[in-house]
Amino acid sequence: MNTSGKAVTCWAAIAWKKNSPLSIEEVQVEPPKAGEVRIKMISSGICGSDDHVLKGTFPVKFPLIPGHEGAGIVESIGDKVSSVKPGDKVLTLIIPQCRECNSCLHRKGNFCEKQDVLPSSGLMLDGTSRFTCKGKSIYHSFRVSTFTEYSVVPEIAVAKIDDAAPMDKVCLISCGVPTGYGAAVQSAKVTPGSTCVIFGLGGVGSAIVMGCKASGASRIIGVDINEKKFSQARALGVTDCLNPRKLKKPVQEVVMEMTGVGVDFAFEAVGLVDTMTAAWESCNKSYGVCLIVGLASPESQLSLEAAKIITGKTLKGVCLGASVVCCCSEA
Ligand SMILES: NC(=O)c1ccc[n+]([C@@H]2O[C@H](COP(=O)([O-])OP(=O)(O)OC[C@H]3O[C@@H](n4cnc5c(N)ncnc54)[C@H](O)[C@@H]3O)[C@@H](O)[C@H]2O)c1
Ligand SMILES: [Zn+2]
Ligand SMILES: [Zn+2]
Repeated sequence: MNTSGKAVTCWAAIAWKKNSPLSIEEVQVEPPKAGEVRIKMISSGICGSDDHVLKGTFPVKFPLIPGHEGAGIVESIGDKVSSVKPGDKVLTLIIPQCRECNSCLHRKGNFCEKQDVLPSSGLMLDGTSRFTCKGKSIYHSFRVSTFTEYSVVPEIAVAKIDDAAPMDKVCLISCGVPTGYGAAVQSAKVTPGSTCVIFGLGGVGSAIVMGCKASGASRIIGVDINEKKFSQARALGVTDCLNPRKLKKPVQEVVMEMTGVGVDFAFEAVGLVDTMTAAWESCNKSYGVCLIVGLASPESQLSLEAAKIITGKTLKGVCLGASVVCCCSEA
């Protein structure tokens, strides 16, 4: 049936409020407006950021259709869309690339001004929603809701992928994998023979481990409070596993003792200020590099010992692994 130009009725998972179970509801998904595409979602990952959204530690507007790590097939396109056509396989991008804003035009920028994460309006670029349920307008998640059979997203927030891509697995390449792998390889630029520590061994942390390993790091320390993560982390390249809850002293002190001088590269992939501080304090004071990947609550403040900033180490944040992927590039 040709659904182009018409609203589609389909199933979606809706979070009516924070900290409540998702409910599967029938929703109406409007056709894409100019510069937008409607996607039939085939698979979606679950990212730690979705967890922050649903628990309310990251502020968004409710009710919303969560999810942002999606793989799907373009069902129809709005006016002026030229980079994809119906039938194309695509990934959704939490950080779009408009190719016009200050960040997109800067060779080092990837945090496009047309993103909807910080702050999050929950609406498309024209300030309206494409979802309704029971007559009520439903907010989008970062403009790329994926827990739905159909979603409307800006053209600048999709990347075309190979026709042969396995659609059940490739959704992970939408956010978690490039976020972690890119943090290690593109942003930190982990060096051969280096020592790394990764706080949080979930989806993102695992991809950081893979990036550190691929860059030739010789020692990779993994930190997590959930020891079930350790066997897979070891399989990916972690050489030492630490559970901070089982240590007699702060984990950063243990990392210092293990390495003698602190690590070359520390990564925080949890989203808590305590683990951010621990990552910073695990770094070598002279040349260590600390990458903040985890998404903390916007209300939280990171407090560091000011005098120690001058010793030479680097603190930096990284979004989507400093990747610059868009509809103009093949993901
Ligand atoms: N910067 C970006 O572009 C970007 C992109 C995606 C996700 N994120 C953020 O990265 C973080 C990780 O995402 P994820 O998908 O891997 O989540 P996840 O839930 O899969 O993994 C988080 C891990 O942290 C561990 N953890 C929790 N508290 C801990 C503590 N106190 N000390 C050590 N480990 C602890 C958990 O056991 C879990 O294994 C989240 O904050 C997410 O919002 C950022
Ligand atoms: Zn994500
Ligand atoms: Zn831009």
